[in-house]
Amino acid sequence: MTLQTPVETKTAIEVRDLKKVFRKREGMFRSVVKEEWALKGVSFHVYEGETYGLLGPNGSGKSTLIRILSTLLTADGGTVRMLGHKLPEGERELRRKMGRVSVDAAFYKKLSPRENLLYAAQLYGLEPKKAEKRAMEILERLGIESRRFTDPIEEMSRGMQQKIAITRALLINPPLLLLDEPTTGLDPKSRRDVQTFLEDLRREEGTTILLTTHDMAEAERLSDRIGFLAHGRLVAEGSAADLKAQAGTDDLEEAFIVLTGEEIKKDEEESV
Ligand SMILES: Nc1ncnc2c1ncn2[C@@H]1O[C@H](COP(=O)(O)OP(=O)(O)OP(=O)(O)O)[C@@H](O)[C@H]1O
Repeated sequence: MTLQTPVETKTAIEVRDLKKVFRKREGMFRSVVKEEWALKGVSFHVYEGETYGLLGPNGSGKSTLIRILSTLLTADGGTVRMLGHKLPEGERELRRKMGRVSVDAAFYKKLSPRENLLYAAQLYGLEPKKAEKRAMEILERLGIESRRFTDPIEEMSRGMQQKIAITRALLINPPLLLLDEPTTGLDPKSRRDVQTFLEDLRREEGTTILLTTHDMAEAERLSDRIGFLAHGRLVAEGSAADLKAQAGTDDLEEAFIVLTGEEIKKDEEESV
C-alpha cells in the first residue's frame, strides 16, 4: 500500500476575535466620551498563496483591520498571527516580510518615483542596482511610462502615486501583501493594470494577498475567498460562488445585501 502525501495547506494569516474601539470626546466641554467599536470580534484566516478580499461599505472596519495587521494600530482584543509570528511580539520580523499599501501612502512628494523607491530600498537594506531594476520592471508592468520615473511625485495623478506605492511595497518581493483599497479612485485602465498585476503576482510568486475593497467586480475577479464585513463584524465568507449560493442569487452585490442587510454604495468614478 502506498501512502499518499497529503497536500499541505498552511495558514498565512490567522485572525481571532479581533476587537478595536475608538474613543472620542464629545459635547460642549468635550466631557462625554463616546466609544465606537470599529471591530466587534472578527475571526478569519487566509491560506498561503490565497487572495482573500474583505468587502464592506464605508465605515465597516476594513481599514481598521488592515491597519492592525500592518502593525500601524494595536488591537483592543483578540489575536493575530501572520507567517508564524504573533502580534505585537513579532512586529519587527513581520514588517520585513510584508508589503503594505494604503490610500494615504507617504512619499517625499518633491522627489521622483526613482528617488523615493531608492530611498525605500536603502531602508530595506537592498542593493540599489538590483532594487532599481526591480522597481523599473514593476512600474512598467503597472503601466507607468519610463519617461515619468524622474518627474516629482507631486506632479503625478493619484492613480500613478498608487502604482508607485504598490511598487514600493513589492520591492522586497514579500510573501505577504496587505492592500487597503488598492484601486479606489483609479481610472478604469489603471484599475485593470493593478488588478492584472495582482493576479500575475499571485500566480507567478505565490504571494498571499489580503485586500479590502468596496468594489464587487474587483472582489470577485481577484479573490479566492471573500469576507463580507458590516458594522465591525464578518457576516459571511466563502468563494464568490459560495456566497451567491448562500444568498440564493447569481449576483454578488445582491448576495451582499441579502447576507448583511446593507448596501455597498458605489463611488461614481468607480464604475468600470
Ligand atoms: N482614528 C480613528 N478615530 C476614531 N474613529 C475611527 C478612527 N478610525 C476609524 N474610526 C471609526 O471606525 C469605524 C470603522 O472605520 P474604518 O475606516 O475601519 O472603515 P472602512 O470600512 O475602512 O471604511 P472606508 O471604506 O470608508 O475606508 C468608523 O465608524 C470610523 O468612524
